[in-house]
Amino acid sequence: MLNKYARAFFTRVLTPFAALLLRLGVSPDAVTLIGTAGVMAGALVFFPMGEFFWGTIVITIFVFSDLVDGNMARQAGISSRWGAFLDSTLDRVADGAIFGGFALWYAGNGDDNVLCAVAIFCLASGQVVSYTKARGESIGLPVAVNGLVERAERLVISLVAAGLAGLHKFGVPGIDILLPIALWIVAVGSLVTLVQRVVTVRRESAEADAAAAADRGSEAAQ
Ligand SMILES: CCCCCCCC/C=C\CCCCCCCC(=O)OC[C@H](COP(=O)(O)O[C@@H]1[C@H](O)[C@H](OP(=O)(O)O)[C@@H](O)[C@H](O)[C@H]1O)OC(=O)CCCCCCC/C=C\CCCCCCCC
Ligand SMILES: Nc1ccn([C@@H]2O[C@H](COP(=O)(O)O)[C@@H](O)[C@H]2O)c(=O)n1
Ligand SMILES: [Mg+2]
Ligand SMILES: [Mg+2]
Repeated sequence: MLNKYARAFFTRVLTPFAALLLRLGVSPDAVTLIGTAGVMAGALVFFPMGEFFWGTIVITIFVFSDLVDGNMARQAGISSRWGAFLDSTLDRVADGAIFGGFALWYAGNGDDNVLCAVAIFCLASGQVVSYTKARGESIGLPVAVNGLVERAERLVISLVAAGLAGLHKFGVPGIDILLPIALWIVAVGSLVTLVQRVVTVRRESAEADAAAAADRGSEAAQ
């Protein structure tokens, strides 16, 4: 949903910045790599220490590189298969660091085995949600469904909650409950999305196999 409705807005806002980077000689691949490194640093340095506010600020600065790199590639007319592969692969790395950072906090000083497990579930289910689309498309199916909770939703829900929960350390009472709530929402939403995508791939593959069988039948009859 965010991918559909917010992308156009962020494309307009980020286009001048993407053009500036191109004029400075920065490549889209460099932005992809530096953005991922920044997200990983923010998540794996700050989150395991329970510094959710500063972690979220660092991640937010770098996560928008994922919208800038493609924008740069399109402006410069250099969109490539390699770029698409690098972008999607490093998305998985960044997501692993974010939910891994939450899991490390709850496994350590956050001291909550259930929330540690929920964070690990968010990590794993998010990766599988993305994999269903990539694998479905690789076997020639359209996978014409995005589902309830795509990557943008996973990031916005968990990062807004983490940033606000981090204000607990500045004396805002009770606000730290937002992070567990967000993790549960992302976990349930990812499960629903996974089911939506698997059902779609099941239907599309049955239709494609039936169409292929009909083609073979009509060829044999000729
Ligand atoms: C009082 C202080 C409180 C502090 C609060 C701090 C709040 C900061 C909070 C959050 C900011 C979160 C921003 C998250 C932005 C996410 C942007 C992004 O990277 O989205 C990526 C997404 C997908 O891009 P791709 O096409 O490259 O990726 C594809 C995708 O990964 C597919 O995965 P799947 O969906 O299938 O699981 C893969 O299949 C595919 O391979 C892959 O290519 O891009 C978008 O979706 C575009 C839309 C982005 C919408 C961003 C909305 C941001 C909304 C709010 C920001 C609020 C900022 C507030 C700052 C306040 C600071 C104080
Ligand atoms: N280093 C890169 C990164 C991306 N691309 C191209 O952009 C597409 C992704 O666009 P986003 O707005 O989601 O970043 C990707 O499929 C590639 O075509 C690139 O070429 N090089
Ligand atoms: Mg990108
Ligand atoms: Mg991306």
